Amino acid sequence: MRLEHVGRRHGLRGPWVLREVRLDLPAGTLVRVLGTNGTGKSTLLRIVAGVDAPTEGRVTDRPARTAYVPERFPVALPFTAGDYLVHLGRIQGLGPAAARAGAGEWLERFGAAEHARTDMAELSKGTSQKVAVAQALLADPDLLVLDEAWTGLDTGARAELDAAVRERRAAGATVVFVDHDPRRLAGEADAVYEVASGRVREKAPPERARAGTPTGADEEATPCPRVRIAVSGGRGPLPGRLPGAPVVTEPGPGDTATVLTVDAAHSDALLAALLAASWHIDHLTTEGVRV
Ligand SMILES: Nc1ncnc2c1ncn2[C@@H]1O[C@H](COP(=O)(O)OP(=O)(O)OP(=O)(O)O)[C@@H](O)[C@H]1O
Repeated sequence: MRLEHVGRRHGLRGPWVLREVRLDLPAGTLVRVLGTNGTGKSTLLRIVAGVDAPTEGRVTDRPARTAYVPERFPVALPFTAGDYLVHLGRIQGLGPAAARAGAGEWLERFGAAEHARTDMAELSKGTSQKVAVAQALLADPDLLVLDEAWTGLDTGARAELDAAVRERRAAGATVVFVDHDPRRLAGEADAVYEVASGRVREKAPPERARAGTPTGADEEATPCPRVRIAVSGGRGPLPGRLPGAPVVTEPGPGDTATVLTVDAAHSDALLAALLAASWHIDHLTTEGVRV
């Protein structure tokens, strides 16, 4: 999808929050949005997700299956957590059985299964955030927009959301996120954008800087080590879009393993995507050292 000349202001004469935003958001990419408080990150994410419309410019080719976790989630809803998720799953096009299964699975993954029958209004802040995140993952979205979605989650649920993000990207979805913690998915973003003074500018992500893309006259580029991952036994073909765009070497005569070679900065994300797709990791080699 793409944002073309997008601008947003509130009210007829309000100050412009964003102006002349041009953004390419290709399928199968993880995109981080940075910026100091009040610069317009949430405004940008709402427009990307389609819950807010630009004042000027246009958004094209937004995937039909889009999910969004807002910075503030409405908690005082007249449902139990489980019923709310089933309801949201149905709205997102799932049948009743799939919606119930998805609700149960995601509550389980985030460690909140015991709250399926708790009223939303009675959930703790952290559990309510787990429901907010679960509703976005229920229907395998092709565009996932996360506005500080990790805030309030416990350590296990944060790791689970990291894994879910990698799975969605490996499945070909676009994931756009804001998070105040610079270590969140560090080194895994395919693109990093900064919102400042009403404009959105691309910053070179650290992994690209390590791989040698110039980011500034005084920055010294060091080559990124390559990791070779030998895999076998997947239940189907390799996923179409894999983190880090690895070089894939099919097994030769007498071999059973397919070998994927990728920059070390992408190896964790690639391993997670391969495991999520039920591939077996035979061995892993970094610059001649077998692990
Ligand atoms: N509904 C609204 N009406 C008027 N002004 C608004 C509205 N929503 C946002 N703004 C203003 O737009 C600007 C950008 O807000 P936004 O929430 O997008 O920033 P942000 O970068 O996400 O901030 P934070 O990091 O604090 O979450 C702010 O000046 C804010 O006051």
